[in-house]
Amino acid sequence: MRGVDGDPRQAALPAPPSLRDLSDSGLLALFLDFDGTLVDLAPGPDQIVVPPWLVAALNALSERLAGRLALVSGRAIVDLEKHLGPLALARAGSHGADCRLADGTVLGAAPTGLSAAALAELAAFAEAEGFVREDKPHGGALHYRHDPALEAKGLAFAETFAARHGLGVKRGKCVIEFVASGADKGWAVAALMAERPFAGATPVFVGDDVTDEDGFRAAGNLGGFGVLVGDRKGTQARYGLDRPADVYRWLEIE
Ligand SMILES: O=P(O)(O)OC[C@H]1O[C@H](O[C@H]2O[C@H](CO)[C@@H](O)[C@H](O)[C@H]2O)[C@H](O)[C@@H](O)[C@@H]1O
Repeated sequence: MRGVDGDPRQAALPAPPSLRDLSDSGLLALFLDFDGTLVDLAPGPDQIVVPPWLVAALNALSERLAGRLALVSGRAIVDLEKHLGPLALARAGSHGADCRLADGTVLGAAPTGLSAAALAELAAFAEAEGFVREDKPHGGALHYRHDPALEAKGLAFAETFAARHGLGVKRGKCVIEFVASGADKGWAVAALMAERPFAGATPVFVGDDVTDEDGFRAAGNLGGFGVLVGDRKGTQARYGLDRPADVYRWLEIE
């Protein structure tokens, strides 16, 4: 937990107010990142361990908030559902490019995938340079958790590759991702907040990664705030929690 004596991070962001206090002071809307926030990071995308009680707990929490809970992930929704089962929650996948209300209503334009030429070039680069490639329905990712020294080579490739194919680049933890230009988690927060049951509530975005900064900013612009999981310099989050286990405790779902 934060502030434990001897913890080098004790000067980090303070823990957020309790959910009870936040709910007592007005309507609360929760936007939750997935990897690194609701599940611990793992060596590869399919090696995460999802606690068996997590989905039921999130459904119960969403009910407690009258539906004002959304998952907002870099993963595609179909990938989230591979790990969580069919979702009856509001959700945004593919870094905000695919945004849906709990009943499945799509907000914004339907997300697009990478062109065949872009996919082929990405695959060839990954294979030649030793990246682990993640094919995604609305993008593609180069993972280098197994060899962090690959980062510089990946970034140099990303710059020209994204420009040639008109794509956006998302940085993450040991990953460089390519998505349609313009997609971000902040857009998804704003889109959901314009709809019932979110409209009029105070948004709180909880996330651990650099792409979650867009969510923190959007929550702040709409009168709420961000909660950073873990550490990062220069974050726009107002509060912090150390790890997913602390997120569970704060959400009172453990
Ligand atoms: O926005 P998120 O829900 O946090 O998703 C971001 C990316 O998460 C996944 O990659 C990250 O988690 C992996 C599993 O722990 C880890 O091996 C990898 O190093 C991390 O970058 C996922 O694979 C990506 O598609 C998501 O965009």
